[in-house]
Amino acid sequence: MSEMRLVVVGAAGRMGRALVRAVVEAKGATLVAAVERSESEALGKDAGELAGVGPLGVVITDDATAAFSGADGVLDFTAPQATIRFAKLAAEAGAAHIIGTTGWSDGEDAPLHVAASSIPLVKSGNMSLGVNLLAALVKKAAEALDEEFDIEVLEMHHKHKVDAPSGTALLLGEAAAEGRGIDLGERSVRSRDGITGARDAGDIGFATLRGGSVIGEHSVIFAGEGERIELTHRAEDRQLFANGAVKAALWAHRQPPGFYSMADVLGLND
Ligand SMILES: NC(=O)C1=CN([C@@H]2O[C@H](COP(=O)(O)OP(=O)(O)OC[C@H]3O[C@@H](n4cnc5c(N)ncnc54)[C@H](OP(=O)(O)O)[C@@H]3O)[C@@H](O)[C@H]2O)C=CC1
Ligand SMILES: O=C(O)C1=N[C@H](C(=O)O)C[C@H](O)C1
Repeated sequence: MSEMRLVVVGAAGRMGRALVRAVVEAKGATLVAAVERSESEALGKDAGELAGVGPLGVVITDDATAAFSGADGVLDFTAPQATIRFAKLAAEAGAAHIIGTTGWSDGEDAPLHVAASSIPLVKSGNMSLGVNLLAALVKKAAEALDEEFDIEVLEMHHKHKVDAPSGTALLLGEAAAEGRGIDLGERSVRSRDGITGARDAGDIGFATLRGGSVIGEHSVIFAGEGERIELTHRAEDRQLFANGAVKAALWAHRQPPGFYSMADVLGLND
């Protein structure tokens, strides 16, 4: 089978550069285009040089339509409104769309479901094996423990991150809510300040820390009377998210159109 032809959008970003490196290192994939927005200082630069892997002959462009034409897949870790536009273009080009973008508001991702009726689309707040396995463990723990155990999700990321709670924190919160058989939207407490009153049993709380260069750390805490269980994941290198995204692309290349998660890619839903 010929190599999967991949495009990286947001190619000059932290994850964009990691994605370029991951494609270069992957067996079965090749980088055919790299996209940034029209105002970007990276336009015209070689994507490989920017990513620190030497020249690849792939010049960063702002013409996503031309970049997607003839491509098999698009790797997208950008921002919600950009991702919605890229999903439409990927569907028009018949390319699989792999989405790591976070910071979605409720219902904002509806256009992605439209795109997924004609292409394979994989979306996850975290593309690492470890976090997706952690989510399965959190679901199991929440199934086993009743409301006597308060569930809190704690996360820390680098100072440049613009959205909170992180996509991963929400993914873990969803896993806990599913395990407990409740609707996260109805029971989540996203922040606390001032005289909040005592904690309601059954709520799922979120706490956000930002600072320095932390790649991504998440803990789900089950706090009971006299005992506490803490399930934690620490990412030490953002390359692991990029490698996960390339793995998802190669998997999606073999799938029919549909909306998939990283748990589908990793076989954790089987
Ligand atoms: N699911 C996962 O496993 C992971 C998800 N993420 C998520 O990925 C996203 C990106 O993170 P990160 O790389 O740190 O952020 P960066 O800000 O470093 O990168 C985002 C890139 O996307 C570009 N971009 C934004 N809008 C457009 C557009 N319309 N067209 C082309 N390019 C565009 C930005 O350009 P500009 O700077 O000009 O705005 C920037 O280069 C975030 O949502 C983050 O939470 C991150 C790590 C892992
Ligand atoms: O912005 C980041 O850096 C990360 N974002 C993702 C998230 O919002 O959970 C995944 C990872 O933790 C890094």
